[in-house]
Amino acid sequence: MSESKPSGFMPAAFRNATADALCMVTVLLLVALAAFIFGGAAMQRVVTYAAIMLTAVLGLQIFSGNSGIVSFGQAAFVGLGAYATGILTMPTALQRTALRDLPQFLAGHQLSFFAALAVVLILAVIIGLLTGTPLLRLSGSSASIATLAMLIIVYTLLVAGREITRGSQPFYGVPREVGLWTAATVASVALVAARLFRETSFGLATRAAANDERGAAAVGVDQRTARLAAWVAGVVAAMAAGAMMAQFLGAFSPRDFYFDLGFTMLAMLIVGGMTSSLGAFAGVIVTIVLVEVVRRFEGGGEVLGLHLPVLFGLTQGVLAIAMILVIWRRPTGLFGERELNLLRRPGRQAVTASAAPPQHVESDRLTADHLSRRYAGVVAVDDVSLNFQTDSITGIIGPNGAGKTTLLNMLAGDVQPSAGTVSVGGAVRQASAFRFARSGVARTFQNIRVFPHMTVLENVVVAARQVEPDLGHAEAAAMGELARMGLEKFADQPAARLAYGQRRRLEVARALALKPRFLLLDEPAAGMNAVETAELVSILSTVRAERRIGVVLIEHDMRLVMNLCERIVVIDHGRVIADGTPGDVQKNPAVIAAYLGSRTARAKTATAENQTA
Ligand SMILES: Nc1ncnc2c1ncn2[C@@H]1O[C@H](COP(=O)(O)OP(=O)(O)OP(=O)(O)O)[C@@H](O)[C@H]1O
Repeated sequence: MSESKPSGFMPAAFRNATADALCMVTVLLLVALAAFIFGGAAMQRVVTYAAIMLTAVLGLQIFSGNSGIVSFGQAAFVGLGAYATGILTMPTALQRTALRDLPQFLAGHQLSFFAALAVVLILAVIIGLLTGTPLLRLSGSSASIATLAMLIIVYTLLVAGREITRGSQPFYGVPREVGLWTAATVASVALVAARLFRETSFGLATRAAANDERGAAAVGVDQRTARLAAWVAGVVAAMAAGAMMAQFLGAFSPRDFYFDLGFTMLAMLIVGGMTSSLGAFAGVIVTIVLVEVVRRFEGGGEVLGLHLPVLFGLTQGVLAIAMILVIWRRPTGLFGERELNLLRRPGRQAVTASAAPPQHVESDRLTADHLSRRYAGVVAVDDVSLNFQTDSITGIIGPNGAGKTTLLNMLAGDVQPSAGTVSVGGAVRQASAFRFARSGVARTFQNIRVFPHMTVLENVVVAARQVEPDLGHAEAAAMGELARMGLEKFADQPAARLAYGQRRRLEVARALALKPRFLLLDEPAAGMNAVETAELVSILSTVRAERRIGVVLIEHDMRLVMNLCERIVVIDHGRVIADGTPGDVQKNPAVIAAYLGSRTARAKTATAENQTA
């Protein structure tokens, strides 16, 4: 079989993303043009402000939308960008009076806006790396709370650093060079960046980890690095927005970059839809229009003959209500998880799977050496030593709770052994699921761990990119794996829509896309009907023959095990009680006793339960 070459000068995913981004940029520029031609100064200021906020919100989307970690701290980076730009662009004469105590190394420079922006962007990368490295050791809500702490820390520093920031006094005298077209241009760049980021290997990896951390690690995703890239990109966008905000406002204080701004940004993103750049784009437009309408009533006045009192904070209140309504009616935001996907074609042409030799030639042996694993008094695996070769299929069987999954988890680097070691290709490896995957050990899970909110194709591309850095080739290889599993017609559907048996096959396709030397399958036929199981057996036999990989599978379906495996390892109470051909194992008295024993125990329990009932 031959691998089809990707067509076009750009991978399909990037072509689609670029078309989406250009469409949104066109809308933004048309709005700016309309404000420029037909709008007065006030309207142009509203659109300029909207473009600045869009840049900041897209930064938030790049991190939070892809990683699933809500960041409350993004406003802090807008503030840092604003203050840095303020200092760098303030006229030197004014600096001498407004910032009398400015440290020598910062004093006396007056840069143009774009020169200052370049400095701010470099600074943003450094700040992003310094803050993201410790922060992303945490995940989920702990990471979110840490971003909140970051907001408070930056606010406190801005207030405390009086020599540089004038403390809580207004920071004034910043030239107002940022207008409609500068803001629209920077926001356009941010739109393209946010839309394309989703499709980069970092974007795919971050989304995969947000969908399922263990599943992502099993396909070689180093989630910390991927999340760090998303974080840094988010900080860069936030600080760029801050740079524009400084020159848009001309004067500001730390309070302008605190909870209110953080809340407004989050509300904009949540209203539109967190997980897509389209959501961020639409969220900013919808909320800015809403806020502009509501603002007219904040100062009180007459509406349809009714006298309205002055209502301070009305805009924030309405924004909060809008956010609650959206979360209630459409938890994924007005635009849900959808991008525009202008060039995504349903029913893509299937391509044949690659028969290319596996990448990890060195890892021709997978060895468990005196492996044990204890869980608070339970010995799940007890001193197991096994050797698996490539070009073989081994079945691991045993009664429920015998320790099979725990053993497989250790062989996949997913569980740290209490004692003993696992080596791949003769080299002992520390438990690390993503490193094991990258060294040629792929796996599936007993409880399926596909990425439900990514498309079927993306599920497999995440894995394919670990061995094929070129996205176009990775897409072609992924389509090949899907075609092998009969899933190519679902390529552009979210994996959540697949039926149970199809999801199991998707997990196998995803594992195979890693071009592994070893494929570890935990009950691959569970929940499949007889026809599906027969198909799976045939696929696994073919794959093993074509790629000469070592398959190790746990299975309760004895017919499948006896048909497919040439070696069977039997585990009971965490120990290997038999290891041989299917014929030998079936006759082994210890195996018969273990299985009969567990059946007798089950029968006794059932009888006891019936009697009690
Ligand atoms: N994370 C865990 N924490 C505590 N105990 C665990 C954990 N994982 C497994 N165990 C225990 O270790 C023993 C072996 O479990 P394991 O899941 O490996 O067995 P198994 O042979 O795969 O079972 P089954 O065929 O039912 O899937 C069981 O007693 C189980 O309760």
